[in-house]
Amino acid sequence: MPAVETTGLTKEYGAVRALDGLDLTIERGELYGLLGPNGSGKTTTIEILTGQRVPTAGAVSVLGIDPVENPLDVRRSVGILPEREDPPSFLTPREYLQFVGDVRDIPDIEDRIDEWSTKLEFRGILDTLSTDLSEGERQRVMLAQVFIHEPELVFIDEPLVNLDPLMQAEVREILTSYCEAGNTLFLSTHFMEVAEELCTRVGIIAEGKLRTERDPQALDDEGLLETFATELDDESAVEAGRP
Ligand SMILES: Nc1ncnc2c1ncn2[C@@H]1O[C@H](COP(=O)(O)OP(=O)(O)OP(=O)(O)O)[C@@H](O)[C@H]1O
Repeated sequence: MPAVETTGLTKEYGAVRALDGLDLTIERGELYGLLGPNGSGKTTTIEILTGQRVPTAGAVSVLGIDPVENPLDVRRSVGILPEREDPPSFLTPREYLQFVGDVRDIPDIEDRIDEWSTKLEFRGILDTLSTDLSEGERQRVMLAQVFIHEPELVFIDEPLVNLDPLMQAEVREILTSYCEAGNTLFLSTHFMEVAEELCTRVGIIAEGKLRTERDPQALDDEGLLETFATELDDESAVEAGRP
């Protein structure tokens, strides 16, 4: 059974067709990157896969669960880091992660807070109010909440945004070894080099349709940016792909 499977997935917001018959299959152990220009349907896809939005048409399966029928079961089984999400400003990282531990029923949450704050290097600010943290520190806390219950499937929108180069390297390593252990990662990103260097497979989405899929390691000299531009048949796509 694949980790994620969608067939003819369609989502309309009034007159806007955000997804237009998306067919996607992601096998377990893949580090899959969904790449596309602004408004192409990446966030809508993640929201449907994680039971936060109901599609207009089509079928969805996540770890064998239908997120439309059983959104809570899906949300309990996966880790999610949506775009632009911060820990609550009025809690410290420790309090926030304890809260996540409660919601996720994690018995050894204190040990895991220790483990993840060490891995992501934020032990020193565990007891600082989140409102006083930098963007990058907040991103590290949010990454910790994704993995702290050891889910077998994770969805992350822009995993490396706001992180300094050393922390980016650290997070790349965490994401890669997470998938090498047999887990599955679904990333959404605008950044070509993230997709190219990190992902085992990249899907290019435009206007709610999957245009092509590539193994970034098997690309010829053309590279992903050119593939992206060719698929979108639009020079502006080259600009859109630059960080
Ligand atoms: N709640 C909503 N109501 C109406 N239209 C929406 C809503 N959410 C998204 N859309 C529209 O659906 C389309 C796809 O949006 P979506 O956010 O899924 O794209 P995206 O690829 O994640 O974009 P970005 O890269 O800019 O984050 C866009 O045209 C957007 O304006």
